[in-house]
Amino acid sequence: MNMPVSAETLNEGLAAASCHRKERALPSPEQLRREYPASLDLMARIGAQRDAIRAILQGRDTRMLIVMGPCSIHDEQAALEYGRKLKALADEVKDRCLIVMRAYLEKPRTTVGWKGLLYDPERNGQGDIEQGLRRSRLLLLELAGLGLPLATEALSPLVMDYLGDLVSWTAIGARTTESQVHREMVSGLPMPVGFKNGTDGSIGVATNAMKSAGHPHHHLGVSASGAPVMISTRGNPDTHLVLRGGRGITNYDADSIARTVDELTSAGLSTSVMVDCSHDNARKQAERQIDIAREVMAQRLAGNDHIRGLMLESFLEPGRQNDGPDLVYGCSITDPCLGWSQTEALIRSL
Ligand SMILES: O=C[C@H](O)[C@H](O)COP(=O)(O)O
Ligand SMILES: C=C(OP(=O)(O)O)C(=O)O
Repeated sequence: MNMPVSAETLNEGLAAASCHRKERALPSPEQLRREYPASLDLMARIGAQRDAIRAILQGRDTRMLIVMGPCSIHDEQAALEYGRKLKALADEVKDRCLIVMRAYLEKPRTTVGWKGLLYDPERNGQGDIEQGLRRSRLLLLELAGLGLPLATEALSPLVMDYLGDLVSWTAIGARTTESQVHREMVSGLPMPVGFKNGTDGSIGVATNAMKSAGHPHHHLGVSASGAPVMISTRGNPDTHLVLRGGRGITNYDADSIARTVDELTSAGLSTSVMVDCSHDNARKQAERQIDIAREVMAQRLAGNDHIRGLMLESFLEPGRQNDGPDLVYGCSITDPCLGWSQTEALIRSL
């Protein structure tokens, strides 16, 4: 028989727990969405953008899907300037490519480091997540208002409840593709999702993720009003693999892509593949993305129509910089990016 816990024991337990954590209330997803609402027109446009991405991934539209933009956003003004330039470029090439802007607000770290605008908007280590959520939603609304479809990496499953309605394509990163919690979340997301291969270059974790996310799940979460709930999902039929290389391995060459397509075929999964030209494929040297993108496009022109997408890391200025007081405007503070003039020339040449 369970003995009732005394008030003293309960208080001692709570006191011990609070040595290791403090709590601060946040607005609920519903409150934030009401404060910064998406108009009906915008919701309809985002629905159409998700459908356009699905059409490419399913081979009904032969254009190339290109997910591109900064590694991370730390400065809204620079992100908006980039977004305006990208929109003009996207319109120019829209007969051949569907361009989706990377609007990445959460960064997964190998160990520790700045985790993105949403977690630490002032980059002072204070982690003002309430401010981060507000600034993130406002920025996504402004970027989406330019007419660009937006992409993000879903890192905390709770964040999609605040921002997911503004996103047309989502990535699950190499560090979280193996996580059951992320697979459960994807099974209930309303947009196409790319799973990256693992950080060691293996694609098995991503094919397992696609299988899992395609299934219905029951999992824990919070409701729009912020209450704990059990969530039941239907399974996401629109997932695909993103090849990003791995420790010492690249996987954008024709043989790697052919092996990947064979594995996807035998697993009965979508054989649509996106190549991430950055990360371990580029060995963190941004300029390599140019040759990789060209090489992948050449494979596609030679008849490999499983290749449906490219990912590029690009910003206003080339390279990267360490965070500090005298930042160069429009330059990444996480991974190195192509600069705008390189980006423009590459996209036109593709
Ligand atoms: O895309 C960005 C980084 O590769 C990723 O967030 C990991 O970064 P880190 O290894 O510098 O922590
Ligand atoms: C973190 C990223 O990628 P990956 O998960 O492939 O390292 C990213 O695309 O920003």
